[in-house]
Amino acid sequence: MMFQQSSRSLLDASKKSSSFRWTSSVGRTFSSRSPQDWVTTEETDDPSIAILKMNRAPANTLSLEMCTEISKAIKELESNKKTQAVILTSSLPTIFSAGLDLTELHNPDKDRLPAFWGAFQQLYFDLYGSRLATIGAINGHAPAAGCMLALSCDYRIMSKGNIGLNESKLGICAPPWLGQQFIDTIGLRKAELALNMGTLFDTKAALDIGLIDEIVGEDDVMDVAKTRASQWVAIPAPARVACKELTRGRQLNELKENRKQDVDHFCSFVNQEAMQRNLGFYFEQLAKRKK
Ligand SMILES: CCCCC/C=C\CCC/C=C/CC(=O)SCCNC(=O)CCNC(=O)[C@H](O)C(C)(C)COP(=O)(O)OP(=O)(O)OC[C@H]1O[C@@H](n2cnc3c(N)ncnc32)[C@H](O)[C@@H]1OP(=O)(O)O
Repeated sequence: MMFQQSSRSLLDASKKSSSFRWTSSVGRTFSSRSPQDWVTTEETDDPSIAILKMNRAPANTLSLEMCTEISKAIKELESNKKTQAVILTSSLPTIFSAGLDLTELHNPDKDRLPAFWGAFQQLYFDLYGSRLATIGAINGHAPAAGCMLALSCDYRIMSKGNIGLNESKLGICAPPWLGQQFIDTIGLRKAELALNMGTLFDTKAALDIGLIDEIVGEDDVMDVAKTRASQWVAIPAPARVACKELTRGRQLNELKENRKQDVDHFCSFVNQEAMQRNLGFYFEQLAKRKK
């Protein structure tokens, strides 16, 4: 790992509190399969390129366990010296990732909440700072923390869906480090407008503002992703890693140094009554939308 971070205590806490099936505060029951199945890795015909697939139906939301599983998969891939690139994608038909699992935020378990945020921070460290070349094969919606997964990749191709940081629509603001990732990618003014309005961009608009690098046809996603991965792998690894350190090292270190404050800030923010009201309202809208 290039930007290895220590998070033992938080991740240990996450294991203790892991629950794989639960009913949310609005009465919906979540994922039936065990977290071990939520993330799978596959080889490709090129031994230097692997695929990491998110399989947590219905929306690949990032719960504590989901964050931990993705982090674990990245670390396992990195531990194989032959592996130089990973393609991050979703096995769901229309959703890349719907972002943070809102059941973690709404009426949260007070002990679990800090561990959850610690696991999300760790996922950012592991993906954004990976020694691997990371290709985001975004094959569906990627709002909020789903967009963070995409932004953490080195190269982003997208076939369909919407992408962006829509947190303001939930009555919240993206955490500073995620906001910074967005600003660093598309520039301050565009980010300012999009963050305030909670804009979700379709593929064309996302390409226009530089949020993604390429639009690809639905049937071509994996082929294009492999081609791009090969191009990244062709660059000598020390150069790739040094470039990543140059462009991402400062942001990663900043959060590393402020990790505890960031967890405390998040927890006190989420526990506010007004915040809980907004989340409850948003959640109800989400459920009603379908009906
Ligand atoms: C001042 C400084 C402040 C610092 C603050 C610090 C911290 C606060 C930071 C908080 C950060 C938040 C980041 C986030 O990621 S918040 C999550 C944001 N995500 C969303 O808003 C996405 C919501 N989902 C959707 O819009 C849609 O689901 C969709 C992705 C467009 C897909 O639509 P569709 O294909 O129609 O699928 P459904 O809507 O039917 O969804 C299927 C299923 O999944 C449930 N679901 C979807 N998203 C979430 C989610 N994020 N969490 C939990 N559950 C989700 C949805 O309700 C459906 O469930 P049912 O089948 O049971 O109805």
